[in-house]
Amino acid sequence: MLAVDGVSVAFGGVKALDQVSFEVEEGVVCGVIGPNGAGKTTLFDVVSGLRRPVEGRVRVDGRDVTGLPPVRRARAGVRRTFQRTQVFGRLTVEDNVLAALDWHGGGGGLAADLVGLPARRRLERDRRERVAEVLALCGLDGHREAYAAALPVGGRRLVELARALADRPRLLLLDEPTSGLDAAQTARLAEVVRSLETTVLLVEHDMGFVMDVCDRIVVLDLGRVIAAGPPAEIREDPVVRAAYLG
Ligand SMILES: Nc1ncnc2c1ncn2[C@@H]1O[C@H](COP(=O)(O)OP(=O)(O)OP(=O)(O)O)[C@@H](O)[C@H]1O
Repeated sequence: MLAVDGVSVAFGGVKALDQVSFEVEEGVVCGVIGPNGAGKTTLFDVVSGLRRPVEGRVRVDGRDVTGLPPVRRARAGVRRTFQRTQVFGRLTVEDNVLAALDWHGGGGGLAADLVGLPARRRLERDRRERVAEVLALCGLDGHREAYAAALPVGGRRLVELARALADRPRLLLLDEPTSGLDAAQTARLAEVVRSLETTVLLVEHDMGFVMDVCDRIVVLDLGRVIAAGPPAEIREDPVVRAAYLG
């Protein structure tokens, strides 16, 4: 579903990514881990389109998206969340998610609104239904009317996740999803991520969370993939242990 093929990125003399290759199959939750400076953020930026690699390709559903900017990549079904939550504090939780669906729009302006009223109503009903579905999935249905700013950080992170999920992304990128969360909020987030059917790539420092939610883990060190496999295998891998222990 996602294929990263021979991707390299250099900052001056530093090779942040050096011939990185791996694949993530449909529906799999894949974690990217590695010591500080391993290249995790850079890899994420390459997959989400914020950074062009000097060599290598990124494919989503077989389509080469390497040259596509983030907006066009979003249209190809790639969504990301950020380490610092990005929600509209002055909107309710429900409106935050509705706004995430808005850019589809109906098009055509007022005339189309008048001529196409039944279709518009149907569209509006579908959108509300999808929002309700996503809020339920993220455990937010009890907070629909709350202002996002009034939620604790864990709640805001779930709103961001709900926004990212709203129009059914093909690939969801989660950047440090547990940062700022307490143990209970982290457990709740883990439950939500495990219940997703979407393909997920996540970068995370919390090893417990990674081992808990990921089907597969890619380990980076100094810009290279040093191991890839299921959590149980990664946990026992002597090369991974050595990289972490320095
Ligand atoms: N904009 C930049 N300019 C110069 N060097 C950079 C830049 N961004 C990253 N680097 C370097 O590239 C390497 C990989 O950095 P990156 O941030 O991708 O690692 P990381 O695994 O995300 O680290 P951390 O766990 O600390 O967030 C590091 O050596 C870093 O210093």
